[in-house]
Amino acid sequence: MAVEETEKKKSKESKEQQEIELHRNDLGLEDSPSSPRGVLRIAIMASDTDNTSSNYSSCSSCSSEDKPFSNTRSKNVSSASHGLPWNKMIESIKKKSIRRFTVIPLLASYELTRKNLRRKQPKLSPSENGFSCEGFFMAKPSWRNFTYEELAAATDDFDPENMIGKGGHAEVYRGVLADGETVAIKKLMNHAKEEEERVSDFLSELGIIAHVNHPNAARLRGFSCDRGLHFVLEYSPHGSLASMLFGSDECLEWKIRYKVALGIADGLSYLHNACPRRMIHRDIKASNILLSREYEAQISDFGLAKWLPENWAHHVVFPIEGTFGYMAPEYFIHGIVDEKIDVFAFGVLLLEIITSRRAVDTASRQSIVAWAKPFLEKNSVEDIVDPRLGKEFDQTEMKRVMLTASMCIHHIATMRPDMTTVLQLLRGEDKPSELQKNQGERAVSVNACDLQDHTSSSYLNELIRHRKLLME
Ligand SMILES: Nc1ncnc2c1ncn2[C@@H]1O[C@H](COP(=O)(O)OP(=O)(O)OP(=O)(O)O)[C@@H](O)[C@H]1O
Repeated sequence: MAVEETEKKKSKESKEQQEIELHRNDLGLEDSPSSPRGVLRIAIMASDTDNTSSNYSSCSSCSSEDKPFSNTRSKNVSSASHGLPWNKMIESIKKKSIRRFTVIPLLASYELTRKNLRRKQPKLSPSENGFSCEGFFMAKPSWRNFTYEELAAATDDFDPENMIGKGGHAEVYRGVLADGETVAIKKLMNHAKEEEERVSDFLSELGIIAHVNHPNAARLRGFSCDRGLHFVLEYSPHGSLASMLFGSDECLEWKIRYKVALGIADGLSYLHNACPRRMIHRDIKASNILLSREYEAQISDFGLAKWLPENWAHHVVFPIEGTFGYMAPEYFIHGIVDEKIDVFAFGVLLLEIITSRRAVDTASRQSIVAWAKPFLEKNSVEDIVDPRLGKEFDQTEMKRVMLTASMCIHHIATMRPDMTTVLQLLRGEDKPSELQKNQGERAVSVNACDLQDHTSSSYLNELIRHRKLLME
């Protein structure tokens, strides 16, 4: 009996292992150059070649030898946690991170075998300026590995005076590097998560942010694993959109608000459609939108971002992480993740931009969506607009933003426009036939939340209504 049980357990474990292996491959989590971790490895190689002075353990993660996680020549690297070898660290976190990634392959025809997946992986051959990736060229990363001493020198030993932000997972410091560049140094906090999990999250976020290359997404300058985990990011002098909308007595002028809205839409459209891999941000909110010197919006904090395989309509995740008030119903009820959850969050963000009200009102606990819906239905600008703006806004732009918001916050995912359409709506370039075509191009998400039948004609009717309201 006991032997039988052990055999059963073994076979279950081996099945589970096979499943994990399959999902790992499907998701590109194999140690391929296009996976988040793969990117990290490439970047290490690349940054190593032009950054020999930083004495990073040469291609430590690619080597079969166990090499130290942090800078080996650093005097201060001594604790066990800092000395953990890359290989062991990465191997040990793989299984864990994959287990957390609950995936439901929805398409019966989705049969990506390991073999054809491998064929799809770009073959990388390092060259002087970058990597040729079968048909496209990846520029050599401009970012590098920093020592703790460099970060400490930049921030006056992480002086609290230099702290410019604090989120749930990190403290962010302003720092000036030796070459004079001002950067933001995001120091991940030690609390809450176990080390393996923190390292896993760090590597995923690093891999993702390293892929992203768009004027409306935060730019990585480098990272450091020396005495803690750090991201070094381009500094955004105006801080976050949240601080501009809710934390300042000054009223943010409409021109900037509109520019920011367009920038976020452009950045999201890039993440969903033009990024090397289809990416869902999962935590679009005002405090994750940073503002450059010219008030260019920069989408930041890729801590929850997920790759999504091209042929999958969506996947299901657990646990459900994100920010209350911005979460689409199908996500917080069922954990369903696809582009449309970012579209919903963007709709909430548009409402915040229009009103300067928070996604959830702290006193009344009312969501901005519930509050705004009746006004959006009436197309009533004066009821909804931030009263501090007075009449200082462009009526047409305001109506476009309102109507786009109302479409983005639709409770049925398939009725929300995609980000390409959103951009067209915001710019006033919408032509129903064009929009309908765009909508049909992407796989339609399955909506497990609502059993109503939503055809493309009801979507078209929404667009027609939209146009009519704009003409009013
Ligand atoms: N590059 C930057 N330039 C200027 N300020 C920044 C920068 N990055 C972050 N900040 C500030 O630090 C705050 C916290 O950063 P961030 O959201 O990345 O931390 P987090 O712990 O990941 O947050 P969350 O609680 O959403 O997980 C931001 O809201 C912003 O005010």
